[in-house]
Amino acid sequence: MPPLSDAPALKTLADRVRPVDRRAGDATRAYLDTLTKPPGSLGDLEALAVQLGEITGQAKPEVTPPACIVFAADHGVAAEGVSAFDQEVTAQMVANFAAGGAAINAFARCIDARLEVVDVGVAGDMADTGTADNPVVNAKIRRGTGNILTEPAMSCEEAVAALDAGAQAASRALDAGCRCLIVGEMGIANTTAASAMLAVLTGHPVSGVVGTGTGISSAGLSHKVSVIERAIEARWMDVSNPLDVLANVGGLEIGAMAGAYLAGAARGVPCLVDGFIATVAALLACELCPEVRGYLIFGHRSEEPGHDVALEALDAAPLLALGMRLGEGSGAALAFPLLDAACAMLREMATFADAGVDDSRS
Ligand SMILES: O=C(O)c1ccc[n+]([C@@H]2O[C@H](COP(=O)([O-])O)[C@@H](O)[C@H]2O)c1
Ligand SMILES: Cc1cc2nc[nH]c2cc1C
Repeated sequence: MPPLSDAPALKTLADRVRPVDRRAGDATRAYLDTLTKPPGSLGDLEALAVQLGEITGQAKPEVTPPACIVFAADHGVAAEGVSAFDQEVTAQMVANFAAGGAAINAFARCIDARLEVVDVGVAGDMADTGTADNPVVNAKIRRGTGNILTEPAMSCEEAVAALDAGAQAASRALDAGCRCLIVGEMGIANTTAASAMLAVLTGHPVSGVVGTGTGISSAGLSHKVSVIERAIEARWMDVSNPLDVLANVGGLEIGAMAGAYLAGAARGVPCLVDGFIATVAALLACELCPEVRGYLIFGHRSEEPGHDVALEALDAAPLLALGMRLGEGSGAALAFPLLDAACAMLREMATFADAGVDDSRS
């Protein structure tokens, strides 16, 4: 079954994703060599400028203002003791986001980002927790996923609804004038779901993709590997159908993140990918629609070992490596100033001709 054949709205969205504009990228590359610096001397920032040219089709791209969107959901598999924290912490952290006290609130303020938290599946009731500065949107699809050890995470309809909720959140941010999406998540036990998805989608052994998440012990890690192996064994899924993989072993916030990347790509804006869970969601989006890949910029390298496997599957090299493993979009938010700097380089630097500086190459 083609992945999106039974999800017409998503298929329409995926059909709107155009390949990035390689010609605009070539023009940016040529223009960079006219600026007052030795060719290539701004290193990875130049590659970033080229990618922003490809994504936007603009000679002078702009990425401000950015949007931070944090998707929150719970995971039934938390009942198996796979996380260092209890499921209730998801709802408590959503309340913390609403109060402005989480890392992503601080970092979003640093970069003047629009912040929105979207409850796509928190087990507890989050209604009326948001504020004007830190809104919490109620897009709850169900109260947490099923425990993947004993039942599918969600139905195929719920998986499609999760992607759709993510696409709608991205559209709200873009309609409000945001020009870059920073997508994050919060969900106790979601490294278990993301690891299961990654193992199934890439064929990697579970033991090679699982890490300690929020900080479980080494005994806890062995238990987590065993839970994921048994969950994959117990589920009947079409491993060539990414939506079926999401429905069987994934998470509501993971589907929503993939939907946000799809919508961002369809609207031609750069999407900054955060850590491990975010990169597995990016892999899901690219499996549904390979053209999305050109719109993704990878913010940081997470400490979670599976992140390297997911990055490799996407042929991606992150901008930063700060030893972080928080989630929430925090690493992506910290990488945003580099995108802004790449735009400033194109917008503000003088050319050799303008500045009267000899270009020794000619
Ligand atoms: O982004 C990452 O790379 C990352 C790595 C490890 C943990 N996390 C965060 O920690 C939570 C999941 O960890 P766990 O141990 O409960 O599966 C979830 O809320 C994630 O945002 C995030
Ligand atoms: C406190 C806490 C904050 C988080 N932010 C993202 N994931 C998280 C997990 C925990 C446990």
